[in-house]
Amino acid sequence: MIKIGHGFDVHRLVVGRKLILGGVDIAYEQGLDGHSDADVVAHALSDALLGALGAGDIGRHFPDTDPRYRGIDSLLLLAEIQQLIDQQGYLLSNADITIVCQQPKLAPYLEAMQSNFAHCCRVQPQAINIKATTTEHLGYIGRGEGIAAHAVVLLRPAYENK
Ligand SMILES: Nc1ccn([C@@H]2O[C@H](COP(=O)(O)O)[C@@H](O)[C@H]2O)c(=O)n1
Ligand SMILES: C[C@@]1(CO)OP(=O)(O)OP(=O)(O)OC[C@H]1O
Repeated sequence: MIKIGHGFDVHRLVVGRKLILGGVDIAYEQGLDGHSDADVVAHALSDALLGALGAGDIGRHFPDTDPRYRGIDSLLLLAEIQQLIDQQGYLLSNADITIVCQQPKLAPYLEAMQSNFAHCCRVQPQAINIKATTTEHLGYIGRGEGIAAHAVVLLRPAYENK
C-alpha cells in the first residue's frame, strides 16, 4: 500500500540567528528562531514523512523541551526519521516541497537543499522537488516576519508483500 503524508511548519525571522533552509546556510541579515536550527523546510518534510508513517510529528519524536535538540542540525533528525521508514519497510517515492518566503531569493539554493534531502532520505535527487514562492508582500510572510514550508510525500513498500 502506498502512503501519503503532508507537513507544514512556520518559524519567525529574527536578527542574530543563522538562516538554515534545507540544511543550506543562506546569506541573509536575519535567521529563523527555534529550539533547533529552526530549519523550517526540513521540519515540513520530516512531518510529512512521519505523517505518511502514521507516526505523529517531529515535536513528539524530538521535543523542544529536550536539551539534546538545542541548536541541532535538523538534517540529523531527518536521517533518524529515514531509519523509521526503513524499519517499517518503506521507501520514499517522491516529495514535493513549497517554501513560502518573501525574502531572500531562494532559487540559487534549491539544488543544494534537494541534494541534502536526497542524501538523508537515500533517494535520487529527482525524487525531491523544491519550489519557492512569495506571498506578493501579503500577510506575515509578506511582511518578512517569518518563513513557512509545505511538503507532501508518497511512501511505497520496499518489498512486494506489503
Ligand atoms: N523566496 C523566493 C520566492 C520566490 N522565488 C522564485 O521567484 C519566482 C516568482 O515568485 P512569486 O512569488 O512571484 O510567484 C518563484 O517561482 C521562484 O522561482 C525565489 O527564488 N525565492
Ligand atoms: C525539532 C524541534 C526540536 O526542538 O525543533 P524547533 O526548532 O523547536 O521547531 P518546531 O518546528 O517549532 O518544533 C519541532 C521541534 O520538535
